[in-house]
Amino acid sequence: MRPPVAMTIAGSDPSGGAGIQADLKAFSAVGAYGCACLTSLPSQNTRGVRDVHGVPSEVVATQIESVIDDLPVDATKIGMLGTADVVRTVAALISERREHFGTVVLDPVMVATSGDPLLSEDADAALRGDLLPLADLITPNLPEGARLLGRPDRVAQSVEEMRTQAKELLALGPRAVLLKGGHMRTGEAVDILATVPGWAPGATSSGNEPEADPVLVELSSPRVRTRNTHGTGCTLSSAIAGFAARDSRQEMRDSDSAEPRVIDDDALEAAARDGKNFLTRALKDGAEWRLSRYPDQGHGPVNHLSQVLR
Ligand SMILES: Nc1ncnc2c1ncn2[C@@H]1O[C@H](COP(=O)(O)OP(=O)(O)O)[C@@H](O)[C@H]1O
Ligand SMILES: Cc1ncc(COP(=O)(O)OP(=O)(O)O)c(N)n1
Repeated sequence: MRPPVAMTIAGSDPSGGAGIQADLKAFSAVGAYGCACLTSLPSQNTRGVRDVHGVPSEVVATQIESVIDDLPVDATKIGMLGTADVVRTVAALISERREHFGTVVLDPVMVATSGDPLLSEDADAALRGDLLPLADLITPNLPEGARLLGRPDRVAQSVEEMRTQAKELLALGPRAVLLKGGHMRTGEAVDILATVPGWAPGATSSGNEPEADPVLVELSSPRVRTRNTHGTGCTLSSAIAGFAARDSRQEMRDSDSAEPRVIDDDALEAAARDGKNFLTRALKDGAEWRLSRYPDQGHGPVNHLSQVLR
């Protein structure tokens, strides 16, 4: 008997709204056992980032190895990596030991809501070339999507442009893309999920066109009117990883399999929908919070723990 296991590889937010703190809360809320490997120590709060102190890539690697040598990981969420060195280290470990990471959800964290940089610019090539093709799902926001496509000034301005960019991002090699539209000013918060039917890990290599036509699905929710949006991307990607871990664990029980397996396309779409619903509810349930001493200056967190599933 064991619970679903989800691992995060991400940076810290000592104020508790984003980073590994948000990830562990979201994992717990959706019913997965959470473990965390730290990549970076930003000193930040709801108003911004004061300083960033990176964790050496060898230490990131030994943390990950300590977890995967011991625990069966059903799903992995990757968030802030900070430097090119850490990006390459994580990519190399996943390549060597792919079966120990389960379903991989990559949130390509680059810039905080406050505008502070969380990834050095020289890391873009490693992120795009080494890590993206290893992910089951990538979850860029609109500026991150444009930067990954090498056109940082061409941020999508409409749902139609998001659909085009989601397909272009899929051609960079991940199995699926969830392009998040939180930064758009539409009444609904629309995200685009792009998948390739029948895609299997290793079926395409980075930069190649997928062999089948992508399927695009709109995941839409009413926009919650609140300043408390700090950590929405972290919370969404970790909730998706948590739901993926639950599905993988259920699949193991049903098939009597001894090791976690990457979830199939239908389950991945279901995890993305469940993650989006979870986040929308966490936003609604924290919308009135005035947690900071200066609630009108920064962006407060969502209420990660308002829904605890058993
Ligand atoms: N005010 C809001 N109401 C409802 N959903 C939102 C709101 N703001 C963002 N979202 C959703 O939160 C998730 C994260 O979105 P986004 O803000 O684009 O990413 P990030 O936090 O990485 O910048 C997406 O699913 C997006 O649609
Ligand atoms: C350590 C750390 N990781 C990621 C972020 C960015 O969080 P995200 O959920 O993408 O969104 P915002 O907080 O920028 O809305 C962070 N601040 N710190």
